Amino acid sequence: MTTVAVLGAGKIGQTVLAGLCRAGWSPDDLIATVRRREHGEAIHAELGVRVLDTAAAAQAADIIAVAVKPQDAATLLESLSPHVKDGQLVVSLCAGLPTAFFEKRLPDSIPVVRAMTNTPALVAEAITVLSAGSHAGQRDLDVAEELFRPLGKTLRLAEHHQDAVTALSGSGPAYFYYLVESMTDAAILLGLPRADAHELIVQTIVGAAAMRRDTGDHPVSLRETVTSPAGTTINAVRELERHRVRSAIADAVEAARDRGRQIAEDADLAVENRRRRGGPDHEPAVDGQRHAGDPLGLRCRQKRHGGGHVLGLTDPTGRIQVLQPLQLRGLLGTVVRPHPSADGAGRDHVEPHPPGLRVAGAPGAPPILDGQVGAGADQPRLGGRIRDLTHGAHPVDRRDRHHRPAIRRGQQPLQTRTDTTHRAHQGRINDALPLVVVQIGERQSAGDTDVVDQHVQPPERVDGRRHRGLDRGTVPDVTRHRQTVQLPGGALGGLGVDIGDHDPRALSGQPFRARVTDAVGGAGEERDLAVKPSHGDSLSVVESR
Ligand SMILES: NC(=O)C1=CN([C@@H]2O[C@H](COP(=O)(O)OP(=O)(O)OC[C@H]3O[C@@H](n4cnc5c(N)ncnc54)[C@H](OP(=O)(O)O)[C@@H]3O)[C@@H](O)[C@H]2O)C=CC1
Ligand SMILES: O=C(O)[C@@H]1CCC=N1
Repeated sequence: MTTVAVLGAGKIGQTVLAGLCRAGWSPDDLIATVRRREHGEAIHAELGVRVLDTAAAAQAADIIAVAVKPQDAATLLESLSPHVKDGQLVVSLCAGLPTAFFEKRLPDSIPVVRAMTNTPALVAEAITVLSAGSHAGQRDLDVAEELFRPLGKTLRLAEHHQDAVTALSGSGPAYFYYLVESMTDAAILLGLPRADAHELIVQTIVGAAAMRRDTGDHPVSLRETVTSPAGTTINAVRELERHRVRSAIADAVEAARDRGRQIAEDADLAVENRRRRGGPDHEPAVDGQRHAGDPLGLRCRQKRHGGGHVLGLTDPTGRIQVLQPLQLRGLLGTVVRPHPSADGAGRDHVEPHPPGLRVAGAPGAPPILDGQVGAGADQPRLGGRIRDLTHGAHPVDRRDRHHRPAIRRGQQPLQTRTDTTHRAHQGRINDALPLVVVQIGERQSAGDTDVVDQHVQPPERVDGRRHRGLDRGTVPDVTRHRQTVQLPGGALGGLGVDIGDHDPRALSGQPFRARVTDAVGGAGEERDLAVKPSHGDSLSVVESR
């Protein structure tokens, strides 16, 4: 019999173990590892599986499933690697981390399969998507499939789909629970007893899912069957459209997908930071606030456009390293990007274009940083000297639009347009003017169909009161941007990177985009999702001298 060790038996690891036990696996063939002793005792008491340390678990197992948080994976692999031997299979359940991350840290030729499962594994209703790493073959996928099949369905997909899969089915159960919660609240509002409401909702969701699965009918057709002319359902649907629920779902799933990508970048960066520090193998806790007396505090702000521009010396993950005692309160950044035309011809194609970056001081003053980078490079680098950072506020916002000549893609002309957004922020510096090298990366993101003309939202004037208000408001993306940075001499500094949405409508809960949802094209597997690829920018200060 195959022996499986789940390294990091937390929520999903324990769910997998419990699901296997329920499916008839003997607890003798299952091993768990955890960090905390009492957690291990609880798992043993509940499931009867062995709880061992990493080395013993690795030695005893045929399949080693890694289910720690992505940020703990490098540390775990360090202690795991010496004990992995030929003939074993490593299965990663970690969101975001590519198989290459594991391969790099394991002995050569150890096969790695990336698996994204979900919590319904507990009741044999999971969907697990499997992707082979570069040393894994069909046989390894077969072995992994055997492990997950008792937990529900399995599917094999190329690894580049895994972040999307994670956003859809890995995180997916949470979306449906959110819907159940919301419908329960609605039922309470209508005066139904909670227990009855719960039964109605759960059975409706199960019934609807079974209809979709068993009839194979398109969701639009299934919905139309429920939607009587001048009836009740159409009134509800109209409200859902009015509140742009379809668009909110697209944004939510996209945000989850993006987070998966960031996790991989963050994991690599964390390892690199540890290596450079030569310090302990875990990140020290940071309170997220600027430490008293810390010479470094950095607040950059990012405006999220629909596939538009990111401003400020930060990237969407907040990965920032400034090796000078530098204090900024944001900068004026101008990022120039080509966008494919709205005619659909450039759907998945963006011509390489030399991006430019300009970090300006006060209006009319010489630029702080100015440069162009060469075309075609993956991670073009741009260097420039910060020449001037004037004190005080420079509230200037404007947007320019330039139509660029058509670019040929095969025989097909591609009209590209470049949006240039200017956003003024306060700049303040309390030490020598550093040379900052900025790295510009690109990432694909999705914007609403036909919203090219809205990519650049009318910018808001930078005004301290509003920003303080936004900081307190329910703006997403704020809390995850808390990091440590390395200061010269190996010291660690607290860095509070506060990324918020500058759009004043966020405060009043108004939707970000002005366009109504396209109700005609219902999303479904036979149709294209009502989004199109466009460019996002990724901007990070990576070095300074
Ligand atoms: N939750 C979900 O629905 C899904 C999660 N995933 C992925 O699974 C992974 C775990 O997520 P989740 O279960 O939610 O997180 P949890 O925090 O619940 O589980 C992680 C577990 O790893 C343990 N751990 C950390 N480091 C070590 C180590 N060095 N040795 C042994 N055990 C260790 C922790 O132990 P302790 O508690 O003792 O600190 C904890 O129990 C993530 O990578 C996530 O992306 C994938 C699909 C779905
Ligand atoms: O939220 C997460 O990161 C994990 C991955 C998929 C589901 N839960």
